Amino acid sequence: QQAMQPMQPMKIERGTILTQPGVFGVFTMFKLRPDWNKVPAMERKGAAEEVKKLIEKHKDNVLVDLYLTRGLETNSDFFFRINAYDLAKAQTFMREFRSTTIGKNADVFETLVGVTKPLNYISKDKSPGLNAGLSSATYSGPAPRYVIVIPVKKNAEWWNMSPEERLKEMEVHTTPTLAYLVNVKRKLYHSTGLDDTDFITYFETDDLTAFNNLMLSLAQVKENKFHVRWGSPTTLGTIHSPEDVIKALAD
Ligand code: HEM
Ligand SMILES: [Ca+2]
Repeated sequence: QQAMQPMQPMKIERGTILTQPGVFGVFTMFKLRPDWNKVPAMERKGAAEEVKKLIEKHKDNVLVDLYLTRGLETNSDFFFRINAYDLAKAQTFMREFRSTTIGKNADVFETLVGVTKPLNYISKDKSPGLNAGLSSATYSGPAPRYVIVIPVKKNAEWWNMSPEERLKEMEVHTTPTLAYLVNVKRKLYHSTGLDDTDFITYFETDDLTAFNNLMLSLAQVKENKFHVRWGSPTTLGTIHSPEDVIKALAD
């Protein structure tokens, strides 16, 4: 099956790029070096403006999201999600970020690369009932304050099952999860061959208890027996503007 690669439009629009197939996602988790605190306060204070300018410079090439993990994670303080029609443009942005004041004082802890695709299983043709359920439920909670990223890899036994068998298991996956669409926003990136994982799952929520229950419901389905990676790392952070993330880290 071939996913259409959308043409890069003149301008990147958040609402568009985040719903299209054929869009690359790069997740990069960073840990600040202890030396960051020794950078003169003036320079640290200027870091937010510097990153803001860099995002502005690349705004026709990449959609940049920045999240704060300091205080919630051990191995990272912040992470980027870059969405791009052209993976090389995401690389250029991340490369230039490494030469900013804060970028020079941070180490990469993890990088995950994936691409969005049309639905493989719960499509209108293959699973009309659940597909209708997917498109009818909408997020109705408060603006999500939390982000969660979970890489997932499945074993050879899964990939060797027939498409019909996999469809059946993905229907079992979808049935208990539909109820959570009201308080969890989800996005899926496919990574097989692009990274050492098969999927990058991305969620936004304001209800972490609901998310915990959602994960527990997925722990209980047969699909879970095929997981060889389900997290490691699970990354939990908070959602802010890029400027506010850098400002929080500059204090
Ligand atoms: C709001 C709750 C959720 C809903 C409604 C949901 C629904 C779905 C649907 C419909 C698919 C199939 C996509 C397709 O047809 O290609 C899917 C795939 C997937 N979901 Fe979920 N999901 C939810 C939460 C989760 C959570 C919490 C995880 C945990 C990490 C997860 C992991 C995955 C993975 C890895 C796939 C791809 C599986 C594969 O293609 O083999 N989902 N999900
Ligand atoms: Ca990687």
